[in-house]
Amino acid sequence: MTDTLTLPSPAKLNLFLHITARRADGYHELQTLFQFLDYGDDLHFTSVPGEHGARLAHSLPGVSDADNLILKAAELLADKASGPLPGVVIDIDKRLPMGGGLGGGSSNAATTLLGLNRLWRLNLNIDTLADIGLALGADVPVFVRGHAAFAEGVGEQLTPATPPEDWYLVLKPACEISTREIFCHEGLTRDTPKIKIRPAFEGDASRYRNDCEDVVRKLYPEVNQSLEWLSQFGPARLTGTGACIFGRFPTESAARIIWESKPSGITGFVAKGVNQSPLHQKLTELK
Ligand SMILES: C[C@@](CO)(OP(=O)(O)O)[C@H](O)COP(=O)(O)OP(=O)(O)OC[C@H]1O[C@@H](n2ccc(N)nc2=O)[C@H](O)[C@@H]1O
Ligand SMILES: Nc1ncnc2c1ncn2[C@@H]1O[C@H](COP(=O)(O)OP(=O)(O)O)[C@@H](O)[C@H]1O
Repeated sequence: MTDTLTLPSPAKLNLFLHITARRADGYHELQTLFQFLDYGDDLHFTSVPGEHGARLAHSLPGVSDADNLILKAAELLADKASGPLPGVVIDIDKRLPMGGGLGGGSSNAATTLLGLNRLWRLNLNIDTLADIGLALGADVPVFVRGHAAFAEGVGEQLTPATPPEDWYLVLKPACEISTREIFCHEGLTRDTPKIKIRPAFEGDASRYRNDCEDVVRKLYPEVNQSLEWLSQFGPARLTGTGACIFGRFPTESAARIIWESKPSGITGFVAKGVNQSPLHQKLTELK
């Protein structure tokens, strides 16, 4: 009999995103508030007797296996082990749009680190896994740690936060946005004054902004139109560098009513904001 472990790989939202400085190496200092959604991809880890190490069940469209963050995470983890590792094939149910600002690739990497750490019985602690994750991307550590967080630096300095667990309508305008293009743009706001963080951020994040939004709206009319449409019903924001946008609602039914009336040609979903990652909820249940 083959063993399969299925683990969630949730989306994140940047409830706000301030750019406070540009570093000498070109990277930007951020202040952002991450919250997870109870919606995302699923990763299936199936043991393969007679094989060693991890492989993918299938490739993702437009991503070479060598660039796939799932395999990159598996390779970095394998470097920490001594001796041959049991064979595992990793299959993915991809629901999150790629390059949408929902952190799907980073979340896949984190789910792989936690999933293989368990299957390979490596017993690496969360700090070590978060360090490995940071080498793969600035958004990976928050998914490894699994608690909503206020982030500083390039996103790796995390302070746990407890924003309200509201419902969100997330829309994906029909365009692809490169993170690099937005951070390189000369019109980007890069000098937002730092705000004081509190250990438990319970304030209303919609008082704050996403500094990437003005540039993205100018470059991508699809995002501009979607934000104008969603703003009729309450505060609407870009997540990360886009292209996804979100509106906040007190109940699922309030979000679904607006979802039903969305303009044609836009995809998206309704999901609940959660302060504990669904990945960590599942791992706790399995213990
Ligand atoms: C903006 C955020 C906010 O959560 O999310 P996404 O929109 O990607 O989800 C992240 O900080 C994205 O981090 P990450 O996804 O690791 O970015 P990368 O692919 O490494 O960065 C692509 C390029 O963006 C620029 N970049 C990225 C992050 C940063 N803090 N400053 C930068 O200047 C750099 O030019 C880099 O080469
Ligand atoms: N497993 C993966 N899932 C999604 N994207 C991946 C994956 N591995 C590598 N990538 C690359 O990472 C890029 C960013 O993807 P993603 O994390 O989903 O978006 P974002 O950083 O905008 O939130 C994709 O465009 C893709 O080229």
